[in-house]
Amino acid sequence: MNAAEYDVIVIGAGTVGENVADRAAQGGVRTVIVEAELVGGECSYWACMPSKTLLRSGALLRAAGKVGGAREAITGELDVAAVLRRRDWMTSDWTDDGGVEWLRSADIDLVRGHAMFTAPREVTVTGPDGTVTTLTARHSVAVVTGSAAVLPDLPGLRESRPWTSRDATSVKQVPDRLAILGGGVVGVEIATAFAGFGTHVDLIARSTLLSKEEPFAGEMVAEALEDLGVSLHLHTGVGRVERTADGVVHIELGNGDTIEADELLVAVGRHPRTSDLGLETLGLPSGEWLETDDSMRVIGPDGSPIDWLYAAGDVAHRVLLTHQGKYEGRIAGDAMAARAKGRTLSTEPWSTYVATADHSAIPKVTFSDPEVASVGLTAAAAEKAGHRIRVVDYDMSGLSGASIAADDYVGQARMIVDEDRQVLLGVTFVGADVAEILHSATIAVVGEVPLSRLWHAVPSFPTLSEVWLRLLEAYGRPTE
Ligand SMILES: Cc1cc2nc3c(=O)[nH]c(=O)nc-3n(C[C@H](O)[C@H](O)[C@H](O)COP(=O)(O)OP(=O)(O)OC[C@H]3O[C@@H](n4cnc5c(N)ncnc54)[C@H](O)[C@@H]3O)c2cc1C
Ligand SMILES: NC(=O)c1ccc[n+]([C@@H]2O[C@H](COP(=O)([O-])OP(=O)(O)OC[C@H]3O[C@@H](n4cnc5c(N)ncnc54)[C@H](O)[C@@H]3O)[C@@H](O)[C@H]2O)c1
Repeated sequence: MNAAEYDVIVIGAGTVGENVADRAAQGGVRTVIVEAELVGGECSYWACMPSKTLLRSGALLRAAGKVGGAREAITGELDVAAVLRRRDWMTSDWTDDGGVEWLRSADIDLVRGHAMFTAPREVTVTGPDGTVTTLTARHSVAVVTGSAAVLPDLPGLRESRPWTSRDATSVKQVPDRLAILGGGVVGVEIATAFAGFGTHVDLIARSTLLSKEEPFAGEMVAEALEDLGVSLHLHTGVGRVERTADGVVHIELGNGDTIEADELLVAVGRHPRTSDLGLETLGLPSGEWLETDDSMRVIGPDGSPIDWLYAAGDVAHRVLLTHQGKYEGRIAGDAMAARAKGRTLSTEPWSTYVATADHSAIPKVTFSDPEVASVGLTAAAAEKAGHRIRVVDYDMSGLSGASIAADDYVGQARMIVDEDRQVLLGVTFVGADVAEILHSATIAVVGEVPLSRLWHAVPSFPTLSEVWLRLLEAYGRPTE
C-alpha cells in the first residue's frame, strides 16, 4: 500500500475538478487529483464536446441552405462518417494523454483509480491494477465527481438495453430509427443531431420541450424539429418497453400509441456520483447531491459548512453546466488555497470567493436549430420570485443583421425588466447564431447595467446584436 500527504486532494478530474486543482495549485498549495476514468471527464468525452461536434456539421449545412448563392453550391448530403471521424478526433479517441500532460504542466499530481473517504481528510484510492494508495490532506478535500444519467424505473426499460447520452455521443453506427425519452436539453440536442444524420427520430416528452426556458423557446424548437422530420410525442409518458429478439425496441406510450425503434435514448436528467464515495464515514448520506455554501464548502449534518470539505460542478447540484461548474471550481480552488494559508474570506455577494452568479445569472445555450440562449430569470421565475416586471419581446427576423444572416431568419428575443430597479433580470434569444451574442446579456444581467446606460451600448450595424436596440425601443426611450 502506498501513502502520500498533500495540502489539497481533488476527487474527480472532470473539467470542474481540473479547475479546482488548477486554482489550488496556482495558490501555492501541493495538490493531487484522483480520476477513475479519463482526465477531462464527461464534458470532454461524452457530453459537451462530442455532442456539439455531432451537431455542428449539420447546422452549417442547413445554414448554407438558407443563404442564396451558397444554397446553389450544395450538391451532396451530410457525410455522416466524416462527422463521426471529426467527433473521434475531438475526443482524442477517448484517450486522455493531453489532459495528463496538462496536469503535469500545472504541477498537479495525478493518482488514477477510484477514491473513497476512509476518514476525515483521508482518501483511499484503488487503482485499475488493484494498487491501494492512501492520500491524506493537510488542509482540504474537494469532491468533484459529477453526475450520471438517470434510468427511470419503467417496466422493461433496463432489459431493453437503452442508450444513455454516453452511447449517443460516442455512437459508431448511426441507427435508422432512434426514440428519445426526455424533452430537455439532451433530448433536443441529440434529436437535432441525429435527424441531421438522416435517422428517423421519435421524441417523447411528458411536458413541452425545454420547459425550463421561456415557453416560446420550446415551441420554436418543436416546430423546427418537426421540419427536420422528427416525430414529437408531447405531454405523454412511457408505459412499458420491450426489445424483441430481432433487436427492435417497442415503446408503449401513455397515450396508447406504440413506437418501434432500433435504439432508445433515455435523457430524463442526472443523478449524483456519490453512492460509492464512503461519505457515510463523514456522517453524510451516500447517493445524494452535496449541498454547499457560496464558497463551495459542503454543508455538514449539523447544517453548517464543513471547513475542510468542498464540492463543485454537477455533484453540488447548483447548476449542471460546464461553464458554471468551472466558475464554482475556480472559487473552490481559490478558497481552498487561501484558507490553507489562514486567510478569512469575505462572504459578500459578487466577491472573489463567492459563487453569486449561480443564484441569479446563469447563462445557458441549447445547441438546437434554432439555438436557445438565455441568462437569468424567465418571466415566470421572476414573477414567482416576487419581482415587479415588464416583459419586452422582439421578433428578430426584423433585424437587418438577420436578413444578412439568412434569407428567411427566424428568431425571437425577450428581456425581463425589473421595473423597480430599471435593470434586466433575464434575457432569452432564440435563433441561428444567438449563442455568440448571449454574453452581452450575461454582462448586462451580472453588471446590473441600468436601462438608461444600455442605450449608450451601441450595437454594430448590421449584426444580430442590434436586437438590443430594438428591445430598448420596444421598452421605450427614457425622457430624462
Ligand atoms: C450529453 C450532454 C451534453 C452536455 N453539453 C453541455 C454543453 O454543451 N455545455 C455545458 O455547459 N454543459 C453541458 N453538459 C453538462 C456538462 O457535461 C456537465 O455539467 C459537466 O461535465 C460537469 O462536470 P464535472 O467536472 O462536475 O463532472 P464530470 O465531468 O462528470 O467529472 C467527474 C469526474 O469524476 C470522476 N469520478 C467520479 N467518481 C470518482 C471517484 N470515486 N474516484 C475518482 N474519480 C471519480 C469521473 O470519472 C469523472 O471524470 C452536457 C451534459 C450532457 C450529458
Ligand atoms: N447545451 C448544454 O448546455 C447542455 C446540453 C446537454 C445537457 N446539459 C445539461 O445536462 C443536464 C441533463 O440533461 P437532460 O436533458 O438529461 O435533463 P433535463 O433536466 O434538461 O431534462 C430532462 C427532461 O426529462 C423529463 N423527465 C424527467 N423524468 C422523466 C420521466 N420519468 N419520464 C419522462 N420524462 C421525464 C423532464 O421533465 C425534462 O423535460 C441538464 O440539466 C443540462 O444542464 C447541458
